[in-house]
Amino acid sequence: MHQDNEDYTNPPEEFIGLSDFTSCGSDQLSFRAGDRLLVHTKTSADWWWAELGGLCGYAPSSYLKQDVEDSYLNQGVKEDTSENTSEDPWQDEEYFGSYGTLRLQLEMLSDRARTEAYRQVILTNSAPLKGKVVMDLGCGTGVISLFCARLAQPKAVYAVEASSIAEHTETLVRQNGCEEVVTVFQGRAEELELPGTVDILISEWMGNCLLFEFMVESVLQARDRWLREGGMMWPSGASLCLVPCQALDYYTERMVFWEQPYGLDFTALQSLAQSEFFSRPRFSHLLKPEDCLATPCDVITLDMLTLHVTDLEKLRGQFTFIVEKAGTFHGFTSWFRVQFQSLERDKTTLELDTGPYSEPTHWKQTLFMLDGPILLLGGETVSGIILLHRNPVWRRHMTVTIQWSISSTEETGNCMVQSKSFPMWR
Ligand SMILES: N=C(N)NC/C=C/[C@H]1O[C@@H](n2cnc3c(N)ncnc32)[C@H](O)[C@@H]1O
Repeated sequence: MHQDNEDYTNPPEEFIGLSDFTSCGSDQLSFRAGDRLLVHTKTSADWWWAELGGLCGYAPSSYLKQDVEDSYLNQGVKEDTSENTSEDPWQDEEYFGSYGTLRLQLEMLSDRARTEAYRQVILTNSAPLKGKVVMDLGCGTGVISLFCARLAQPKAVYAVEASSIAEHTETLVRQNGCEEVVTVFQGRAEELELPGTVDILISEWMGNCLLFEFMVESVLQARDRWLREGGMMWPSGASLCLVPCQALDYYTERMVFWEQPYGLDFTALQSLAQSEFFSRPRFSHLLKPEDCLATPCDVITLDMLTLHVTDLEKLRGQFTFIVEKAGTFHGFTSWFRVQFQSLERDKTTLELDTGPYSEPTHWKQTLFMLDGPILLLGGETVSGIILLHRNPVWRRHMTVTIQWSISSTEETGNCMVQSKSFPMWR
């Protein structure tokens, strides 16, 4: 295929495929991760007319990244960014600064479902915990370490915390009579020297959409360095869950509002509203069970014993939802579940579920709004993939891309594939 009215005013730009894309329509261009495509025309925000190996077609812009090397060459400028990165790609000053405040520690401690789940893990494993060495990574006020020392008899607990809250954690350990067992180590887990290996690495590392903040990388680094062979990771597993949903309240207050505020027509602001309110995920969204349009499914599952840091760069999941009732498809909502395998064989695995059918947690859920609502009659199939692409520069950030198509029994034609990318946050 070749587009005759090729726009030659601007030379084509070279982009690199971030991940595989399979054409879902005759006018789309398939490519693989790493392919170098020539983008001739950015026909829309989401779809660009591109060429690869003599073939032309539409490629989803969210799957493409500018070849930084190439763009520098174009400008004839070759900066050595190693010296010029003024900002820390981990933003640790701001990150650990925020956790040094009581506000965040209070929010996490006040989250009863979260804190009680970890307490139950210690309580039900108190017998096998006897004589063990535990590392509590990112201990904050040390609540989990204190649970270990008070509800079981471990040999030692290494409570590791990088933020300034650690100065107070020592006092809390003493005031609760646990100084014989619990030792506080202030600093980043990656930089600390511990007395030796540990039998259990426990951590409450989960961020919004499971991975945001990417503290999970610190947990994996600590596992590889300090967890003994055959040791236990708590959580031992994690699942990212997704469901197509209604979000009428949010849609009404952020989009419908502009139709007639005080009898005036402000619809000219609706495109701005869409980019401002719907182009990024909405954290702390509380999804009502009745707004789920299908049975939720696990789209990504992590085994914390075998997961590698390199796996975190790109995570991909598939989904197929059968729409169970008529409703308005406003977006997708995600949340996570984490599992705590028992230290004793064949004992039950405990789970913390942050979904809409469980007690709300401080994470609540994360809402990904479509550009516009879609009416569903019920019986349709919503299928597609979800991609979590870690930001190659800002290491605590990622972009979530959801690609979906809706097919119904009536419609026989090939279904249009939609794709939307949500930066979280850079
Ligand atoms: N789970 C939620 N909600 N947020 C994540 C929880 C983060 C807590 O773990 C600490 N933390 C995070 N990364 C490290 C690290 N590499 N070394 C030592 N301490 C760390 C932070 O200062 C917070 O107190």
